[in-house]
Amino acid sequence: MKRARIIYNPTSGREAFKKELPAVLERFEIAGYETSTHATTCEGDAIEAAKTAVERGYDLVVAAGGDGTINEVINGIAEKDFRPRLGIIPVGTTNDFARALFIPRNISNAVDIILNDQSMPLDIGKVNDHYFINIAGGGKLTELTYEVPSKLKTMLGQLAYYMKGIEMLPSLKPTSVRIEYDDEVLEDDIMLFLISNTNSIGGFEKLAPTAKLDDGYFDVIILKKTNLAEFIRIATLALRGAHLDHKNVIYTKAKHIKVETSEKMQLNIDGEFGGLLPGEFKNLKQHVEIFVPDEFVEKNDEAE
Ligand SMILES: Nc1ncnc2c1ncn2[C@@H]1O[C@H](COP(=O)(O)OP(=O)(O)OP(=O)(O)O)[C@@H](O)[C@H]1O
Repeated sequence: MKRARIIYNPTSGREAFKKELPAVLERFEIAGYETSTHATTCEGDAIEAAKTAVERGYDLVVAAGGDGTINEVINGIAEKDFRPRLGIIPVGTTNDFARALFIPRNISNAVDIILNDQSMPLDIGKVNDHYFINIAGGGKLTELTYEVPSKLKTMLGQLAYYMKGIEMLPSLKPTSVRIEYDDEVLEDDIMLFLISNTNSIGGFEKLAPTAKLDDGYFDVIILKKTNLAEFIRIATLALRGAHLDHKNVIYTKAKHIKVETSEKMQLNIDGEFGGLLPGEFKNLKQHVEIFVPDEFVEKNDEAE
């Protein structure tokens, strides 16, 4: 019999998953899975729970929560030689990764996708000792992701970032960096850099429009030194994906990137503080097998 481990964050979103858990378990049982659950208790717990699930030989691990929970579960399984297939039930406040995979927020529909049994090996990123699913980056403005409270994000979406961004504008300063990306080197003053695995970032769906989840490449966006007026202009262009041709924006694809800075610069990993730079970023091509709906497969084929 196939065995599934469901790792869920009971505090995620509006605690909706707990109520539906019996119905979810029943559906897995009917589909022929022997199922067990783990409710996460604190930060980092989903990493340990996922590691244990791999050691116990589960065929399938399901992560139910927001991006934070999915990030932790992937950090738990990514190091292992045998990696179980991963199902995602997006019940968090931010579900950028699930959105990029076209996994619906409705719990029952997300379960349908897992039980439909269509999975694809997808890329994940590694920076220093951490794995990431959506994006890593540096520069003062990337701190927005943890400065904006989740409640505000839920209510206002993109607007919440703008409001907080305006507040932070006076403190935006360029940093001198050395960025090696594949065979190129950039030594310059920059405002921020983003290394993206998916194209769905904090509600900015067109930030990295050509990001593809199984090509082994990151989309790299570097914003060179700008004045405040230019900065606001580029942020406005980014709303409709028109920022990429701007003279101060470098947009490229790379598999392997090294970033060194002369001053202190924070590293942001999937919207959380990830220590200080330097950082070495590697794209782990098709490293985790994830259940996806037809819509994702179709859109991904079109993007070839
Ligand atoms: N029982 C718990 N109590 C408090 N925090 C927890 C618990 N379980 C997990 N966490 C932490 O909560 C973080 C956020 O969880 P998750 O992404 O699932 O939900 P979310 O609702 O999208 O949260 P947010 O958008 O506020 O980050 C996780 O990265 C994890 O570290």
